[in-house]
Amino acid sequence: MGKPPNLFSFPSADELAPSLRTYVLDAQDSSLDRHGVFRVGVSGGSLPKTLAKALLEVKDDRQVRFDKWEVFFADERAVPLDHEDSNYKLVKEEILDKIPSEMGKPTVYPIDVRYLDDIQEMADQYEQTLVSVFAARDSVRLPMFDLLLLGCGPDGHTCSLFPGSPLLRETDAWVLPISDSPKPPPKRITLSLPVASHGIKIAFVATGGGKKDIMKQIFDTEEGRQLPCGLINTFAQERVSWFVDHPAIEGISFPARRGSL
Ligand SMILES: O=C1O[C@H](COP(=O)(O)O)[C@@H](O)[C@H](O)[C@H]1O
Repeated sequence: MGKPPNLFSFPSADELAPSLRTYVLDAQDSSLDRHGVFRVGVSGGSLPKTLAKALLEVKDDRQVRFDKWEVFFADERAVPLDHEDSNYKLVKEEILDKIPSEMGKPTVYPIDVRYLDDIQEMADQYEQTLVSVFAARDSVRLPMFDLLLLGCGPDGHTCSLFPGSPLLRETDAWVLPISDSPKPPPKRITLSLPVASHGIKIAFVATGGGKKDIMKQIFDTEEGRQLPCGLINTFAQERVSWFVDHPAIEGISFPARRGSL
């Protein structure tokens, strides 16, 4: 039996940002030492705003080596890249467009919008992108991101893996299409559960009182451990770190470390 996930709690999202920065930059530096590049999978939703604070607003003497970052999408909606629902647009506006030129620009891998009407093909193409970057599909069972930055929806979904979805049973594909997402828009692609659980480091960021009920379920109940976020906790154990604010964990029994890594 491995160690449980880490749960770090802070009074507010602003106070969480410096520790999230330390965690991301520790992951960055060890990846650069290991293979000279930092491969990150990012989510949409509320995460990019908090991540922007951590990377672009917090001041310390550490360097964000954006020129060495390769950015992939943990999930994406099948919409044009300038559409209001696009996770790419969100990440671009919150982070990419705000990176000062002297920090260098990451290499970003958005979806191929030629396949908006064929999400199976879109998922296959995105998987091919991962194959070309991470290694041939037959020489590596699963791509291993240096860091996965994930959100947790109020129903316990993460990426576009929703509670009770048959996609949760996937054992082979790296990227999956979804045509009936319970949260709009319905058509999306997502990393599969095996890939989303396979990061060297996996961070969830969950803030605000709206997450309180689901956090209690995920950490304090057996039923919650079967939700997508709970499954990643179970599979990846101590490789998972949650960064939460106090309103998000009000009433939770699972021990949270307050205010520090
Ligand atoms: O639909 C999505 O939702 C999740 C959770 O979003 P949040 O706003 O509750 O943090 C997000 O992680 C995912 O990327 C997105 O497509």
